[in-house]
Amino acid sequence: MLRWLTAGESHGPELVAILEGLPAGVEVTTAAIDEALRRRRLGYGRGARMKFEQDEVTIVGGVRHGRTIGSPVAVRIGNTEWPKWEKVMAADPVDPAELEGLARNAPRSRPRPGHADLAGMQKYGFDDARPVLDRASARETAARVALGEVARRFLKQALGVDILSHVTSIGGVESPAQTLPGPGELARIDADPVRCADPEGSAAIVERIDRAHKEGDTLGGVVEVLAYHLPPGLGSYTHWDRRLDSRLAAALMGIQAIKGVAVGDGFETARRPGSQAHDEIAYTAEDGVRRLTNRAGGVEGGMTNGEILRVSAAMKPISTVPRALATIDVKTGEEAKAHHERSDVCAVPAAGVVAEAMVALVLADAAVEKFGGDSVEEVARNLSGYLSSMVIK
Ligand SMILES: Cc1cc2nc3c(=O)[nH]c(=O)nc-3n(C[C@H](O)[C@H](O)[C@H](O)COP(=O)(O)O)c2cc1C
Ligand SMILES: C=C(O[C@@H]1CC(C(=O)O)=C[C@@H](OP(=O)(O)O)[C@H]1O)C(=O)O
Repeated sequence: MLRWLTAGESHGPELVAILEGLPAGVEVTTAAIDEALRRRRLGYGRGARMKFEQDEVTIVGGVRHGRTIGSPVAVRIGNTEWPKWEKVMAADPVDPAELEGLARNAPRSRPRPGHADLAGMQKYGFDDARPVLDRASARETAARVALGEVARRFLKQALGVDILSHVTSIGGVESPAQTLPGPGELARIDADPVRCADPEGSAAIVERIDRAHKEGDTLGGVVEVLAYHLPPGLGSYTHWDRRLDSRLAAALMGIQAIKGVAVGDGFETARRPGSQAHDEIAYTAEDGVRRLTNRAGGVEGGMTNGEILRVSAAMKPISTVPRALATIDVKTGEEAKAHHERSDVCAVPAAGVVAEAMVALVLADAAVEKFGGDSVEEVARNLSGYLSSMVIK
């Protein structure tokens, strides 16, 4: 079993992340995690903070000379903005005189509709949204992407799995992509300003983001994650919480602002008759057992079926809307406009990179569960034994 945890606030000194249960021998370096975090900062429509803040990665446990050693992998990601927030977010008490007149410390009393502000203040008994929004913020996804990169490397080295994501729509403008991108196309997708698989559609999406920006509005959209070269049999039908689709949905829903998850054709499948909803099975001596289509997205009965895994996640529009939405001031109960200083107009391309990380973590967990093993070599050996002893293949 793999376990992962993150801690840290958006304007705190750093984020910390721990991944426990990973076999030894996974090749991973600080530079590799840096590169994963660079990808998370990509995408047209992100706000000012992405430009001036850096991610400072330190691996503090579980890796020696570029390889995991079987102990928990621990990563710290420094927030370079910390000096500006040191007093506001200090762990230890601060002399009230030092906080007096500090604009950054002004209580956030006008909760933003759609963000965690109001329900978080009610739940934890705060009269200021600061402690809520600072942890609810998607800054935390940097920690998950760091761990996801370690999981992705394990999957590639032990099982030969490739994972990528692409944006399929933003603000209702669809990417025209008709065919799935191939496993080697990640760099090409990353080079697109909105991370679309078909660059033909990007200009219209960029235009849509520009219009939202001009109108003081924000946008959401949909991303699709694909995982190639998975063996059949990860996950299980035997219990609800062993089902791979259930685990993937929970992990993707756990990303800030994700409001829908589809496996394969998802909701579209519900509109079709059974004759056009499923993937007929065929056999050839060359390819062995195959599905003629992949509407199910590579999962049947809560298990991978050997086809490409295909899951999508729908992100709602950013809730810090510049054209501020109506709210109340919790100090007075009076009508007010919600807080807005800066925010992303659209973070869908970045959400795709986060979604890849979550899929990688879930698949790595399922692979460790299925194949066991304390080193990458042992997992690979167990996989190879499983594949060669399969009766139907
Ligand atoms: C990559 C990424 C970037 C985000 N950037 C912002 C942002 O700049 N402003 C904002 O209000 N929400 C942003 N969000 C969404 C909020 O974090 C999210 O809406 C909030 O935590 C409330 O959670 P919920 O939407 O899941 O209910 C972002 C989400 C992601 C995944
Ligand atoms: C910092 C990141 O994303 C942040 C996520 C976020 C939110 O409310 O989720 C709000 C913004 O932060 P701020 O309000 O400080 O400008 C984003 O910049 C990041 O992704 O690294």
